Amino acid sequence: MGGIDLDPAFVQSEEHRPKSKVVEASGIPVIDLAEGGNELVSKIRKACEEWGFFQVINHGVPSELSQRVEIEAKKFFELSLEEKKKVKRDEMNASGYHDAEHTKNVRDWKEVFDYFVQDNAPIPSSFIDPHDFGLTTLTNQWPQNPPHFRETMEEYGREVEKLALKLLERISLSLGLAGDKFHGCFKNQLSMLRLNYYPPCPFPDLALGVGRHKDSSALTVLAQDEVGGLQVKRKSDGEWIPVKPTPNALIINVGDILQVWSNDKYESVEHRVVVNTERERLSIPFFLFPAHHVMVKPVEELVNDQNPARYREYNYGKFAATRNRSDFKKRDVENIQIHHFRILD
Ligand SMILES: O=C(O)CCC(=O)C(=O)O
Ligand SMILES: [Fe+2]
Repeated sequence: MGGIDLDPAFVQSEEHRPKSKVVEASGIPVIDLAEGGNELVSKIRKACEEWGFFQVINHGVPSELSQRVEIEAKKFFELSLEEKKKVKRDEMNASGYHDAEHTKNVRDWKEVFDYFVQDNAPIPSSFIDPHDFGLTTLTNQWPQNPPHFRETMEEYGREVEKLALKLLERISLSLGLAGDKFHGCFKNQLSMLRLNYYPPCPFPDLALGVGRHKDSSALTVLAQDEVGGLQVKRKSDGEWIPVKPTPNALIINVGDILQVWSNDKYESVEHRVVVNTERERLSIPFFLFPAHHVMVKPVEELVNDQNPARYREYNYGKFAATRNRSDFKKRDVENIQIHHFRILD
């Protein structure tokens, strides 16, 4: 990457380039999970409605573990490109290393390593034919180096999964649903962790670390280091608001699946990552995804004559497989999105 000129694949169209003047705003709530009870559920409801984003503290993921994850991740990205490409992701295996991620068909200024929390979970073998229900299993690709990389990432995955399910329970309660409403969707879950590595960028006003997007997850649990760069599109006025790095906090955001389940009561909010000329940055999202067979649709308890279902159901496995393919290349068509399943009034 880099050089004197920026490869046009990275250049954002004018309207999507970051402004040099950043809006200084507070307001993205920080929620203490130690609080528990109804009070906590109300705070989560308010945060989901107003922002679709919040930070949590006292979340139970040991900070000592997060530090080890950061160290191992940095060691991995410091390896030579040749070494990293030994675990290269491709159109068939969505796990591993990738250095040419595209968001909305513009290349992101970053490298990633993806792995699934549940190794060997079943996934559809066919990406295209809706009538082909053949299955295959996904297998994580692990590098030989650094030596403790795999065990550290697996341990972190287990811890964050626990937190994500606990949060989903609170979120279900906040929607007036049973706490265990969605539990059945996560046996053989396709949840995924991503290590995002953003090298310093000589053109931070033209390129983005990740272009504006919404997460296709039910919810996302994101760890970021102290550098900063994540921006959230504020629902009230569409301004891009930075999410201030907060020591030992994790960032939670509502994803597309929760938007559909809640029939738009909670919305998946657009976010993006700006880069800088000086400092590398690391972030680690955990995307909570259901099992491949789950049909995603508005839950019955939240639908009635006055408030009819706003989405047709879709099969999560097929959706994921289609999405994975289009992350690779610049394509003329838009990536598959939940709005393709929206029922128009
Ligand atoms: O790096 C970040 O802070 C966020 C990354 C992100 O939004 C994503 O990977 O979906
Ligand atoms: Fe994201």
